[in-house]
Order: sequence, then structure tokens, then C-alpha cells
Amino acid sequence: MSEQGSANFRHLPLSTKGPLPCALKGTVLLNHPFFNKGSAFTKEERHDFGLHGLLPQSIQTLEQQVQRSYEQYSRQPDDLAKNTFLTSMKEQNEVLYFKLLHDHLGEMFSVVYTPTEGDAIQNYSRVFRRPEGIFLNIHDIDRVHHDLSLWGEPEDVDYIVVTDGEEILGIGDQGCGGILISVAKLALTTICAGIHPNRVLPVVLDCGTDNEELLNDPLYLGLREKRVRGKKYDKLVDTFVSAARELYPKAYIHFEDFGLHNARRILEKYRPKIPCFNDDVQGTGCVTLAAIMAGLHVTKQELKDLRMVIFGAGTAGVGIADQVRDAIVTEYGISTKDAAKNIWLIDKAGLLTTGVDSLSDAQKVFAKPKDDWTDKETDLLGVINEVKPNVLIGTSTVPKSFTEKIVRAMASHVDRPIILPLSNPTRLHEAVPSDLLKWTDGKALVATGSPFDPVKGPWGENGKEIEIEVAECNNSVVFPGIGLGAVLSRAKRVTDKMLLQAAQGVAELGPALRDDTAPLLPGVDVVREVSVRVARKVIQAAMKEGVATEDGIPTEEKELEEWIKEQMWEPVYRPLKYVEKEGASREAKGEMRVVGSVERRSRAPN
Ligand SMILES: NC(=O)C1=CN([C@@H]2O[C@H](COP(=O)(O)OP(=O)(O)OC[C@H]3O[C@@H](n4cnc5c(N)ncnc54)[C@H](O)[C@@H]3O)[C@@H](O)[C@H]2O)C=CC1
Ligand SMILES: CC(=O)C(=O)O
Ligand SMILES: [Mg+2]
Repeated sequence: MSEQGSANFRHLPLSTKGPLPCALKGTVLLNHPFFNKGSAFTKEERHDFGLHGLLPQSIQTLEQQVQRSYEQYSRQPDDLAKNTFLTSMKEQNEVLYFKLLHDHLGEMFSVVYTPTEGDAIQNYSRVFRRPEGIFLNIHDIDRVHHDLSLWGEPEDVDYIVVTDGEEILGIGDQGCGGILISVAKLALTTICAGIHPNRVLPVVLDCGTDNEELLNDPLYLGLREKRVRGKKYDKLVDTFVSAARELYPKAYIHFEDFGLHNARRILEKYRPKIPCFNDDVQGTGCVTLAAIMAGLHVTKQELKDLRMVIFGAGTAGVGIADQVRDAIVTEYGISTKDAAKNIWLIDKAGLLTTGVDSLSDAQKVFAKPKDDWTDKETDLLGVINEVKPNVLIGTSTVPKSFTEKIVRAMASHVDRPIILPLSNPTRLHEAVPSDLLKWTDGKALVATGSPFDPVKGPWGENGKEIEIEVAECNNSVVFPGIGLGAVLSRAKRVTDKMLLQAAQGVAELGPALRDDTAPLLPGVDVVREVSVRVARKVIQAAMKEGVATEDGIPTEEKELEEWIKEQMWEPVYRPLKYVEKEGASREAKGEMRVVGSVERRSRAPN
């Protein structure tokens, strides 16, 4: 049982304060990232845990440690080296890692997440030092339950991120290196939403890879064979989901970066039955809807005025279309069919029409009547000239596809085009903000999938030079808060209304709502505030829909926000209290999150 010793684990708060029971001593303790405090172990702890002689004399504060680590971080030669440095720090001292990130989030966000995390994933087999997470092998389906059970006990896990590595962050098939997207998304749930870092589980389903470079790399760490698909793949996913539900019945399952043909299929299969979420479909849908709402606020239009073209009708593109359509349905009480009429999707073959073969069911909803388009151009420029959209979204992975001609055409039809090139990483963006602003005389309302620096130009009153800040429209703005809300309310499912409320929560905090020249979405400086707002709205919707199972959730808005904040994990050192191994919880014994024995951790990373 866990440290709180409650018989009913459902009522355990997510995060706890006060002394932390610990059964580890000496070098084993120093090498356990969850308990280690390095030079910040107190005099009493050094005595109680047998640390004298293992540490230099001076006892330091967490702030001093942050100062030293930041200096070390700053000396790293490039972003990938910085990313590797931070990974090592996480493996050594988790509180320090999260505190360092917390204090320098604006600077480090792009290093622990897109775009640098993409480089780390591409180089996984080269930068690998120590495994983190659970690796499930498609040829060992019979062992899935056992392998997953190595992580903890039923009360130990709140949040699982799972990927099969097929469509990572716009850089395609990365095989088992995909584990790092699960790890990175979980680090964001902790830093942005206070999900307890010792109660999360990153998973990769290793089904092989179709990436020839990896297959030919002698150092590649995953299964060296082409991807296994079909029935065996489905069996692996199903076995994973059943085992996860059985072993960790409280856990919310977040699917990340599955390939086009699996992402939505898997989501639709499990969504009606369990608390699960696909970030690329639903997270991207929510954050983009929020950016659109903020943009329409600036242009003094409403959702019913929306005319949206989406370039790239894959997982993210259709996810956005669905989310926006659902918002229109809810807002105006019109049919799904009518709401889809103002959304045009374009893929490799041009506009999706009823004349295009092999559309997926999800795409078909948005296909336009073939006869309406027989004599018209169905490429991006043709559609823009015909439809005169006020919103243009890029989820195509085709860099520079929003050309000057296309953007100028759009701007000739509407006063303030809302343009969101969302393809990650940075080099795949359909256009860069400086070009979009230049081509539209500063009128475009822009948000991007990866972070960009502010753009300066003569777009103020009377041609005055001003700096325009560009919001990052990335699912990272919203998925941590949705997860927090679902975990705290112990939601049985994640419903459409919960998602709509999440988008609303982000939109409410968009700086553009108060200042027309400000970014469309809130930035990383207010991530925790955003997560609290999103979680609150998600919980309220879950309660209204009867899917919240946690007892005693406050109903009053302020009280509910306090209840959420109280349970968010903070990067602070809790005093350690020695407990005998016998009868101690798995957490106290340091067994959670440790694959293999604790003793294996007693060596420094190589
Ligand atoms: N900013 C954010 O929060 C997010 C961004 N993304 C990014 O969006 C991009 C797409 O991701 P997914 O939807 O997961 O991939 P996907 O592979 O499911 O979709 C990409 C779609 O673009 C289409 N496409 C490719 N070339 C095209 C062309 N020349 N013209 C028109 N369409 C073309 C493909 O056929 C496919 O349907 C990636 O770069 C990803 O990193 C994805 C999720 C979240
Ligand atoms: C942001 C994200 O989830 C992606 O690019 O896949
Ligand atoms: Mg993704």
C-alpha cells in the first residue's frame, strides 16, 4: 500500500506534502532520481541515511543547485547537447530537473520538447544512456502483462503515454526511439499540470520500423524488422490496453504519434470504454479551436462566420476539423452535416470531394459534392480563390507550401487572415511567421506548431515599427490540463463536451482577447494557470455528464480550483523519513519506475 495507507486508493490525493518515507540508504539513495537531493541532503538526512563521506561538506539549497545546473546547461554547445544534459539530470535528481525547467521554462521548453526532442528521438540509439519506460515487443504479446507490471502496483500510476513510434512529431517512423515522445509528453504533464512524476508510465509498442535508416543502423536499439501490421498489431494494442486497465485501473491512457491508419481507429475503439485520449487528434483539435476562437474575436467574427481550409487531411488535420465542427454544432444547435459545410480539407490529391477514392470514414464527413467542383481547381490556390477562407491551417508536413502567391490570394479576400502553419518540427512549417506577416502587411493572425521568435515590422499605427509575438499552437498548451482534469475526477471516459470545455478554457486565457496585437494563445509563462483553468472546466463537464467517479469534488468554482492546485506536484524537496524495507511501500523502496532491481541504479550513468 502507498504511504498514505488508505484502504481506498481512489481517494488518495494526486500529490502529497510532508515527509517522504524512504527505505534506501547510501549510494543506492544517491543514485535514485526520485529521492536523490545531492548536495541538498540535510545534516539529519546525511546521518539517518548513511550519506556522510559520500557528499562534500557544504549543504546547499535547491536554488543554489539550480544556479549551478543552469551554468552547466548554458555551457553545452548546442540544443541536442542541452537536451542530453537535461535527460541525464532527470535520471539523477528529478526535483532538481523539474525545478530547473520550471525556473527557465521559456528558454528550455523547445529543448525538452519540439523541435529538439525530435532530434533526440532521431538520435535515440546514439544518445541512449539508460532506458526509461516500458518497451513492449510485438513478438512477446504473452509477456505484455508481466512486463507492464514491472512499473508499479494498482495505486501507483495515474497517467500513461503510449506510442508505437510510427508518426513522431512530423519526422515519421522512429521505431523504438518513440519512447522519448512518451517520456517528453509526461515531463510536460508534470511541469505544466503538476501530474506527479513518480506516478506516470511511458510506453512504446515496438512493432518494428519501416525506417530504412534505422533498419540499416548497426546501433539501432529496437526490433530490426519491418513493421508488423494487421491482426497481430491489433492484438498487441488490445493486450496492452487490457493489461494497463487491469494493472493500473486508475490510469488515464494518452495515445501519441500513432500512424495515420491507426491513430483514429484505436481512439474510436477504446474511447467509448475507457478514459483515453489521442493527443494528435483531440489535443491538436482543442488548441487549434482555441486559437481560432481568439482569432475570430480579433476579427470580430463568430464561429458561424468561419470558412476554414485545412491543408493536410491526416490525423491532426481531421482532428482539428472534427473539433471545430463539434464546437459549431454545440454553439448553434445545427446538424453535424451543416456544420461541416464550412470546412474544406485538402490532401495530396487536392480537395477532398466525393469523387476522391479511398477516403477514410472520418474524411468522408468533410468531402464536398464532386459535381460542385468539376470545373474548378482543387489545389490549395484554387480552393482559396473559390472558398475565400478566413482561416487556413497547415498539417501537411510540406514545408513552405503556403507560398507568397497563396497567402496574398487569401489576404486579398479577407481583411485579417488567420493562418496557422502547424507542421512540426520547425523546418516543416508550411510558412514562417516573418513571411506571413510580410506578405499580408502585418495583418495575418498567426500561430505556429513550434516556437518562433517575435517578428518586427512597420505594422503599428502610421507605419510605426512594432514587434509581433507569435503564439505556439501546440497540443502541449492543452493536453496537460485535460489529463489533470481527467485524472483528478477519475473520469470514466473523456467526452466531447469535456474537450470542448478544455478548448474554451484555453481560449478564455488567450492574450488576444484583451489586446488585438497580442498572441492568440497563452504562452509558457502561464502554463500552470492554463492547466488549472482547463482542468477545472474538464472536471465540471465530467461531473455534468456523469462520468466523474471521484467523490467529494467541490462544486463551487473557486473551491474547485483550489482543490486542483493543492494536488499539483511541485518541484520542492520533501524531508525524507527513514522506514525499514520490511513492509515499506514500493515507492519507499524505490521500486516504482525502476526496471530491474534498485541495486542496478547504484552505478552512475555511463
Ligand atoms: N502543432 C501541433 O500541436 C501538432 C502538429 N502536428 C504536426 O502536423 C503534421 C501532421 O501530423 P499528422 O496529422 O499526425 O500526420 P499524418 O501523416 O496523419 O497527416 C499528414 C497529412 O498530410 C498529407 N499530405 C502530405 N503531403 C501533402 C501534400 N503535398 N499536399 C497535401 N497534403 C499532403 C498526408 O497525405 C496526410 O494525410 C506533423 O508535422 C505534426 O508534427 C501534429 C499534431 C499536433
Ligand atoms: C505536437 C505533436 O503532438 C506532434 O507534432 O505530433
Ligand atoms: Mg504528437
